[in-house]
Amino acid sequence: MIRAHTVEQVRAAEDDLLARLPEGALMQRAAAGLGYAVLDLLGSAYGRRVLLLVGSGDNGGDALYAGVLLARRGVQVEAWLLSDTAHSGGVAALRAAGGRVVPAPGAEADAQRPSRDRFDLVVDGIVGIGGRPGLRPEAVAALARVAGTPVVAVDTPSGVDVDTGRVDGPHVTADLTVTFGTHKACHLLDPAARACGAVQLVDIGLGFRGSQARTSTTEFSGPIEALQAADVAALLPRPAPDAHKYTRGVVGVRAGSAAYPGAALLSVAGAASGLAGMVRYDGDPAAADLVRAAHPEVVGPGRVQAWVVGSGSDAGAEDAVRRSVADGVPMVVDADALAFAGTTRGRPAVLTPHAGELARMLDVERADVEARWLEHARLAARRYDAVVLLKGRHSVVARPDGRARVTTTGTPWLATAGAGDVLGGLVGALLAAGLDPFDAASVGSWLHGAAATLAAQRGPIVAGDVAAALPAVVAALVGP
Ligand SMILES: NC(=O)C1=CN([C@@H]2O[C@H](COP(=O)(O)OP(=O)(O)OC[C@H]3O[C@@H](n4cnc5c(N)ncnc54)[C@H](O)[C@@H]3O)[C@@H](O)[C@H]2O)[C@@H](O)CC1
Ligand SMILES: [K+]
Repeated sequence: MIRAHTVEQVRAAEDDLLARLPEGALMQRAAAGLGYAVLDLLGSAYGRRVLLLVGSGDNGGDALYAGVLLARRGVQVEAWLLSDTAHSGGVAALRAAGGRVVPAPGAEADAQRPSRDRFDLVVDGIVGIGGRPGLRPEAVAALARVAGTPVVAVDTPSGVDVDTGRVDGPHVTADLTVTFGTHKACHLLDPAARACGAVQLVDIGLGFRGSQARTSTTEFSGPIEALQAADVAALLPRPAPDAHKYTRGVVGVRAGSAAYPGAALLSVAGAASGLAGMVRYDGDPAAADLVRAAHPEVVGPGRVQAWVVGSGSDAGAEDAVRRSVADGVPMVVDADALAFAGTTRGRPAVLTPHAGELARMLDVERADVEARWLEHARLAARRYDAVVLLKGRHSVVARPDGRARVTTTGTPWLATAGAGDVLGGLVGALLAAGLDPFDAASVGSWLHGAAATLAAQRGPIVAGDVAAALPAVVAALVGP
């Protein structure tokens, strides 16, 4: 499991470690990890040109000492100091290793900078966990001079909001972010996660114990996690040796209509992933005929352990929600049914909106949701007293108490019609198999992303391909 820690928690863990280590040891560990990551990316050292953008704090110090490692291997390293102060030990060490140090912007610095700057790679050591969001004009100007050059961010892309993943002003957009000790929220949560590029974690020996492992409980806080393959494998329901179809769980689908039979087919395809013992379809008779033709194992209405309601059910959504709520079993509420999500309060439920649907549920603008992904998922979870799976590039699953998981599997090819129907069906199957709504939503979202990535290896995908790839993903996790 990846767990993001807050800046406050990182500082506390760092204090513990600093008291036991010689001065500068932690920075040397961070700089070594960073330096080797840069070398990996460059592919070769001798004659390559690397620019360090150096701010006033220890983030700049990491960049400077990584520059020392690079310079000793033959890389031509140049450091542009963006502030009047910079890590003095790092500056001296870089000079001693043969690096070129250009002072803070001003007449002297401008005279020293060539009119055309060509570098193989830029290291962003402007600010890390000590930075306020946004960039100062000198940083914006420096980045503009090297636009188009690959960027490695030190710890965090400068300018993003580290603890929330918000992005409000100018910021660095990196190809790779090398972070230290632990992930932070900005590495997982969009829109900041998009600015990170790939994220590489360097172990510097930070430990998170006891109170440090908990987040302070301000109004919108709580742990942020990202499931990994081993976590999903551990959570996946498996048939007991003496299982029969009812003990494995029955999932019912109330989706699709005569006008939208595709939604019925795709919801059922997700539900029929094999993770529950049986699938029932309880929808429009015209759609039911098509469902039976495509999925002969699907049966008609009856008792279920979980309902999937909403997608493409047209005018029937309100009635479908009402009848499912009356059953008292856990339910997935998607698409048209989200308009009636308020009536599920107090029942175990997973609401699965995309950003536009969540904006309507909260009466805010879609752009607000997309700028503050986590905050809005948490707000909806609390307001609707349900687990909310906010679908996007990095989907967020939030509980009413603020605990949240981020899905990092997936591919841009997953942005395809009907993919959400498959997800709803899949989450319903996991609910029926006995997972609680938080686990069902986060495991379902992870599997859905992984299945899309697998299917996309053979080219562009449609929603049915995602459902078809689910068994192979499950087999890779838990064996045949
Ligand atoms: N905390 C840890 O466990 C470790 C931290 N290390 C590094 O130290 C960094 C944190 O260092 P600091 O606490 O010195 O903080 P930073 O280097 O992140 O930035 C703080 C400095 O930047 C200035 N500043 C703040 N916002 C700014 C903005 N938007 N634009 C320009 N300047 C701004 C502040 O005045 C301050 O001087 C980490 O991100 C990491 O790179 C590593 O060396 C090793 C371990
Ligand atoms: K940085």
